[in-house]
Amino acid sequence: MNAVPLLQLRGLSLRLGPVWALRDLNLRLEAGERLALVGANGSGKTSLLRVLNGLRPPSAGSLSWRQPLRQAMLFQRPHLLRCSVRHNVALGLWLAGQSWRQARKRALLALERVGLAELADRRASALSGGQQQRVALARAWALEPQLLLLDEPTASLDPHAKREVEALLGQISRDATQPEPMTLVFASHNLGQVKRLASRVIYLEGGRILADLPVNDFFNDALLAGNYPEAQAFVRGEVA
Ligand SMILES: Nc1ncnc2c1ncn2[C@@H]1O[C@H](COP(=O)(O)OP(=O)(O)OP(=O)(O)O)[C@@H](O)[C@H]1O
Repeated sequence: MNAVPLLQLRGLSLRLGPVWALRDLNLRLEAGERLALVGANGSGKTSLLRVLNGLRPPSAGSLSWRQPLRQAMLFQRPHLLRCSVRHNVALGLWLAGQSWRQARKRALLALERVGLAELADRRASALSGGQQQRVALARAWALEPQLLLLDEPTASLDPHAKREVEALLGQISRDATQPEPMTLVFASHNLGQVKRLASRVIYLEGGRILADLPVNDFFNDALLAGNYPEAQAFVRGEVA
């Protein structure tokens, strides 16, 4: 285990209005992990992703990242600008400090990697939902993030597009051209997807971590029954 984790939460809590969305979370994440966040609606998955991204400061406790850390976030619905596909990807690179010429070149390479190079000059708004999510992935991937945060990235897609985006995520997480392994943290209600993509699973309930296990242990019914009854009830309910 590295001396310096990619990120670490110590006793972190988050209050949103009258609600404690996250309560006393302790978590250490190492480079290369593929962490799935699971739990019922309102259990705190999105809140945790927003805290990890630095979008919301914690109300109590602390959060530290390895510095410097390049990170990117993908949402359930892609937030694309009203311009061409290539422009959308290039703009992210330009904002990150690349020249416009270099950004346009790199954008095309990123679009090639997600199989959308031939649509580079189309308006992003004219693409299907699955294609738009692939553009958002290309935009994130092009930045070579060390940490990629994803909030239910395939939830709004049809089964075919779901499979395509999921396959790309698998490819991204094993991308040997990256200088170091990318770390993924993703929220998902799709337990099949969690099994296929995650190396580790955190089960949240009422803003608390009730289980934090390697993926194979999380899907071991006997182990959950003895030690994590809430997680077992959740998994059984979701797969029933
Ligand atoms: N802006 C807000 N103001 C007040 N409470 C909020 C706000 N956003 C979320 N909450 C509350 O915080 C808790 C955690 O919500 P969060 O969206 O993180 O859950 P989630 O697990 O991502 O849910 P879902 O699966 O529905 O996306 C819930 O009780 C929710 O109602």
